[in-house]
Amino acid sequence: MHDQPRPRRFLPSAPLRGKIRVPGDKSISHRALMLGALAVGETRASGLLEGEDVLATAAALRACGATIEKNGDTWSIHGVGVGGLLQPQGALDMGNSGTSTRLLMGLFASHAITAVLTGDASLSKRPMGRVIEPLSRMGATFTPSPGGKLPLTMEGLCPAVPIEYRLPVASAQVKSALLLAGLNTPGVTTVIEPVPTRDHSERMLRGFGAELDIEQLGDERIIRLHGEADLRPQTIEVPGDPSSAAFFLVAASIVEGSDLTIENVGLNPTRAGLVDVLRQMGADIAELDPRTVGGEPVADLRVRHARLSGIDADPAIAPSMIDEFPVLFVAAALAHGTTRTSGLEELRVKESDRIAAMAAALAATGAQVEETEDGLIVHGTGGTPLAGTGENAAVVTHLDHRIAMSMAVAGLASREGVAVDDTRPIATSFPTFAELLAGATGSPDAR
Ligand SMILES: O=C(O)C1=C[C@@H](OP(=O)(O)O)[C@@H](O)[C@H](O)C1
Ligand SMILES: C=C(OP(=O)(O)O)C(=O)O
Repeated sequence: MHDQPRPRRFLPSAPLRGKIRVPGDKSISHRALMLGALAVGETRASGLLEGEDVLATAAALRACGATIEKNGDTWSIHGVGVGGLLQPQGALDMGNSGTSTRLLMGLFASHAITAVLTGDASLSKRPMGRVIEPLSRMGATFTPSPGGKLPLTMEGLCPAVPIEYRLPVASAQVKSALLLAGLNTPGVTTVIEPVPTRDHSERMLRGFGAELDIEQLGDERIIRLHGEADLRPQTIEVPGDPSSAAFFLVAASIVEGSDLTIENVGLNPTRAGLVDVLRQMGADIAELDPRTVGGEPVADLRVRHARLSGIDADPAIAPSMIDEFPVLFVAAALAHGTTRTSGLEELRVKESDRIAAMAAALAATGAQVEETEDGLIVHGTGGTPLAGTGENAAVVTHLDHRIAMSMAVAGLASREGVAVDDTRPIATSFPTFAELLAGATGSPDAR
């Protein structure tokens, strides 16, 4: 990341029109690199997200002996085999990425290596106890900073001890960390998931040939991974990231006259909650050409401006749109009536406290919001543009890409525009955001 913050004002915009393609799914990209690094032979991945978070994962895996390079549009990963990760020299910089940190902690936990993990100011505030605790039960040892935070040093154990673990928080990162640790552990590692979270790890582990049983008991899922697996290299096509498409779904829904098609969007049911919630609010989103890409359901999404109405969002849908709430709050701020959300405690431990950050940012643009312990109540304008922010009143993004992009979208539907204090973090997940926004709105790319 550049040293100095990069402020930008996002101005009211012309309708969003035409066709765009968002970059590859961040969650799937991290996993493709990690499983590729553990297979023997060459894994090839196309459509991989080249955001800073995914590049941090690639750099860490290289430091552990994997060969990862880009040839044309395809990434090539030569893995070291399960159990073959080498001792990295020097600290591994995880940047802004919670997924890199927690999943790699899982991988390292069952290898006989010592790793030092560091991160930026945002990542260094995030809780790692949720993975330290179960991975310690498997035999790894950790010396974290106070409060279970980065920077930390960890020592893996080989052979590790298989465990059965019921997730105390709905977290795909914790689930995945344990499954990845289980790969090089003798016996069966069992993760019990009381509510479903994104299942990319399970899908991809099976694709690479790991033996994984999944038992569904009502909402609860019991996942059993058979350890000391041999992974077979794969050819992976990474679908477009629904969490990135989200900004354009909301932007086109709230800017009058918009008619935008977002091609190749991943619609795995464990990720597609925002589309359902926007439709409940009255959004006009059509799924065109549904198909399967890389073992994941995908479609082109055509979204047209629509009259949105506030809803009481069902908290059960939270895990399937956990990263999309900041931009949902923007849609709610422009809707008719009130939107109530709850059950969102996890938003407080993301790159920022996303409940507090969005409450403050939206209030600064003239929106009517009430913060609760576990959600936000948003009283919409009924479609009237938000006032926006004054010249010297940039909203504070706290090194959080999703706050920056959500408030950029708010700017499009404002009278004065919205000033964002720092757009640098956008490159962690969506490096082409400004370019695609400029193209869709027919305005110059003002990066
Ligand atoms: O597993 C993953 O790839 C992710 C899981 C989610 O985090 P949690 O597991 O902490 O909910 C999500 O917020 C993050 O952007 C990516
Ligand atoms: C929470 C996010 O990512 P991570 O946890 O990987 O930093 C996100 O991308 O919104």
